[in-house]
Amino acid sequence: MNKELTIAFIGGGNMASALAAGLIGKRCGAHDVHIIDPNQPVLDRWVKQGVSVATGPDETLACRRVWIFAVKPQAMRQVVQDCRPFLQEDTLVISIAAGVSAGTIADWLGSPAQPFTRVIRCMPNTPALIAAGASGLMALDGATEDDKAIAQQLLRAVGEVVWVQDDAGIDAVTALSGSGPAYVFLFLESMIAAGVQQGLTEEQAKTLALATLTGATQLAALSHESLATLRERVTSPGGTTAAALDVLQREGFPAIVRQAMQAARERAAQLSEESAN
Ligand SMILES: NC(=O)C1=CN([C@@H]2O[C@H](COP(=O)(O)OP(=O)(O)OC[C@H]3O[C@@H](n4cnc5c(N)ncnc54)[C@H](OP(=O)(O)O)[C@@H]3O)[C@@H](O)[C@H]2O)C=CC1
Ligand SMILES: O=C(O)[C@@H]1CCC=N1
Repeated sequence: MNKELTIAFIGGGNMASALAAGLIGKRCGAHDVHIIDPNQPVLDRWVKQGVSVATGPDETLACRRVWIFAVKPQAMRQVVQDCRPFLQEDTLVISIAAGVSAGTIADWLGSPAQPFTRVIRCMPNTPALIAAGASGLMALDGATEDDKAIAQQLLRAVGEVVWVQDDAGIDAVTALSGSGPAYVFLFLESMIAAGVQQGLTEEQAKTLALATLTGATQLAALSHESLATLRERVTSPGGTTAAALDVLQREGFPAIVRQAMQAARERAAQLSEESAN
């Protein structure tokens, strides 16, 4: 356990829970974690885990090495400015808010003339709850190698980590893996509904759909062959899979996925503008 890894989550909702579940007992103790959230019922749930809580920023923040902002993008400006009086020179600021650029946060923490650049922007996803997450990370210039190692360690505790160059990279990560679990859940819901329509029970269809997704992704991860080759292995010439893939291609499945991810990315850009105003 890393004694220096004291963490404050500002915003104690879904994502803070997902990240803390991977950290507490593995990368830090419960007493190293502090949660700030205005909702008493939310705090009551955290207290049961042995962490310290508060309804707003106070001196406790000043003693935390890492701040993780996990509030909705529209709330970020106010929340960052409320926390700013407790900022220390060696505070590492991590934000998981969709769309809000690292540079904007640096300006809010300092000023446009003198930004506080010890900032790492991160985009995790909800499977972090079961340590099967995927996160993109980017760092501003002020983040030290030690800061980057801490961020990597924190996010690695809950899944895979990929570093990207800039905010555009994080917005692309948001469109792929940040929002991605929802695409997968919709795909699964659609497969299960179609299976039920063809006569399977809901339970049978769900068992088969989940095992198919898990099996296919594990095969893809473990195999040395390309995804295209693995797909072709399922697809007997003139067979059932070919008939299904013909429909998916004809109805524009790849284009729909591309458009959906483009929409997510554009929304991230809008959130960036909304949060700056
Ligand atoms: N959900 C996801 O899959 C992912 C979300 N994100 C990002 O993570 C961030 C949080 O999302 P998520 O956890 O889902 O949201 P939640 O709404 O579950 O959690 C946010 C929490 O912050 C609280 N809050 C509001 N104002 C303050 C404040 N001033 N100080 C402290 N806490 C406050 C909210 O209270 P209240 O409800 O009263 O507003 C809520 O309890 C967002 O910016 C989102 O873009 C990133 C990756 C994936
Ligand atoms: O939907 C959202 O805006 C957030 C960011 C990525 C996943 N959930």
